[in-house]
Amino acid sequence: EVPLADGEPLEPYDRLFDAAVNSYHRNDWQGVIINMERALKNQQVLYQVKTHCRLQCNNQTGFVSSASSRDFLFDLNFFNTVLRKAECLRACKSTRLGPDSLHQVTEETQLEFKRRTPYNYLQVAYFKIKKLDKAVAAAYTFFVANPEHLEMQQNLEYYKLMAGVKESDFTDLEARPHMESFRAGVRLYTDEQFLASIELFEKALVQYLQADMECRALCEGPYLFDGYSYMEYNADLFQAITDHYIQILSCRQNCAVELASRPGKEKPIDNFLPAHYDHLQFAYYNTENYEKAIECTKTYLLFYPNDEVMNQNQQYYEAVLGDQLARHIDARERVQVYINSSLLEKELLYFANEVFGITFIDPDAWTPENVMPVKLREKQKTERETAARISEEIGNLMKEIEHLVDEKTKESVEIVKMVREGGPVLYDGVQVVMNSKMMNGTQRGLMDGVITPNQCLELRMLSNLAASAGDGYRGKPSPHTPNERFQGVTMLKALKLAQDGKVPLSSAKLYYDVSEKVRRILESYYRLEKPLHFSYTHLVCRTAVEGNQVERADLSHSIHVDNCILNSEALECRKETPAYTQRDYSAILYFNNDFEGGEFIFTELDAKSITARVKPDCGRLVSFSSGSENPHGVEAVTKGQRCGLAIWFTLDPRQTERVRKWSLCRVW
Ligand SMILES: O=C(O)CCC(=O)C(=O)O
Ligand SMILES: [Fe+3]
Repeated sequence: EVPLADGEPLEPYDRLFDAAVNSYHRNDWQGVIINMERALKNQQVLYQVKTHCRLQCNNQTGFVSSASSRDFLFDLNFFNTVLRKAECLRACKSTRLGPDSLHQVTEETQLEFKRRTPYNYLQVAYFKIKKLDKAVAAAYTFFVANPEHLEMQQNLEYYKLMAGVKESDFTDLEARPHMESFRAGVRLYTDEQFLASIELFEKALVQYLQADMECRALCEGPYLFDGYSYMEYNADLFQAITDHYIQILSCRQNCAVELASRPGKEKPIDNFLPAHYDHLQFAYYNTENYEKAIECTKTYLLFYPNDEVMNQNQQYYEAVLGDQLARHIDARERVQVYINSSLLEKELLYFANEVFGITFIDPDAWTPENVMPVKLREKQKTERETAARISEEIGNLMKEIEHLVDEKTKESVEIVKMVREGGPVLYDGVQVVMNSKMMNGTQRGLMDGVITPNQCLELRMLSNLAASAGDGYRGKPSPHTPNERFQGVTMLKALKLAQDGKVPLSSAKLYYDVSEKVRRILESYYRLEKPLHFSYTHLVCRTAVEGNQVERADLSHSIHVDNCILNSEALECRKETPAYTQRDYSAILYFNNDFEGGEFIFTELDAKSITARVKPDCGRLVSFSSGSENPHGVEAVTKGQRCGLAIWFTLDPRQTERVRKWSLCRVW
């Protein structure tokens, strides 16, 4: 029978004992008897309750040490292994390290190493003894983790100019192999050197998994008493094991963050491990290795089973390879094992969170929803909503402030811009035809040879195919003039149409790649210090309707400014909604010249005085800053079809075109 299953709380027997002794000194014999007998009883009840409860927990959890079931001696077996591991660990410590206390390093020292401070000293020392190559490597290694360190930046600039210093001296001596391989892989991948990138990504994966194992092994350190004082800590065996083990699990989970982090960068790379397979599937596809491509999509889908794009990619690759062959291809087993064990850890951590209130923040985005307990899920949802609201409010505030600052700095920026334009165009075959001065303005550029005639044809075809799939033959009526029809294809639409098989995947990819090329050219030509981000990308054809074009007085696209609302009467331009105020640079790349009219014109703020003209032609790129310094428009297209690619860029990464964020490497 269970003693004291419910009912009043048990009175501690030490108090009863004291009361009995007090009674004794007062010669209160009744009091002695009552209290002392209750003390004896309660002491026994306490013993019974404790043992009963513990035995019950043993039975309930199969953690039994009685010889009655199949789980015979489970705990002894378990602790047998634990003890052996402890012995082994002790042995591996003592061989080289000596006593444990010898290596207890303070947090400050650890931090100095994390900040790579030793290299700061080395840099100076090597410089003094004129070992330049080593000085440069030390300086560089330090700078990678301390990018805001101006002095080191200057040192590096200075080293660059010095005779005898080689490019290869600028190496990061603390670079982590998996990260180096991954980054080198991405670099090649971006340059479309897929075969070479595959080798690096595969190498990165091996290195990643090795680093992950090492990181996890290092988690098994001493228990960290943070939050409460160890003087008051009096957990029993199982609570103590739990507390310590949960700490270790949480450290192991953090390895995903640890491995995705880069020195000197605040945020780890998003989705780091899955991204390897994402890049790989596309690289394999590009090298026509469909088996491997499928293997990698399947592996990626282990993380995100419902990812639409990846599922479509897989179906596509399977169709190309043929079902017979595709059927036998599995996801990578090592990754399945990784995911399974990580999920088990997460479940334990969430359990500990619910029951013991030990905080756990899941570092992975791929965890399936049902792993998190419902209550916690709801709590986090409301917290996220609150956070989103707050950040929106802050965002609005920041925008207002930025706007004020913008206005103030505009003029000085303008002057800087003037001086800066004219950087290299990066690609063979691209020539600068006119600069700002030749086009009587600021921040204007005209280039030829940006794409080839074949690419012009393919993109024009894409535009027409997409239009007939959506807006009907030759597009919708133009929003700018009744005399033309207008068809526009956004990046997103092109990708969707490609996925639905309505336009060739290769054309959509060309669209994507060409836009990226333009982005890089602009970034370099205008010598921008901050990267350009896509704000909006639009393939546009304007087609003259048949007949009545002779006496046209209207424009194909009236004079406007891309990031503010032009009031040509008042000679002012208001940078406020509904203008696309985030736009900083505009570019239009033309595909053809077999039409009449349709010249691009720059004007003054009055929208009348033309300052420069551009006649569209295949591969010709006109670009300019999107502000009031560059009012522009398009003259009437009186015959035929005029096609091009219009791209607007922003310097504000938060305003990046949505499709770019997810299509970067897993669309095709
Ligand atoms: O098509 C062109 O040449 C210019 C178009 C333009 O300025 C715009 O869409 O904002
Ligand atoms: Fe425009």
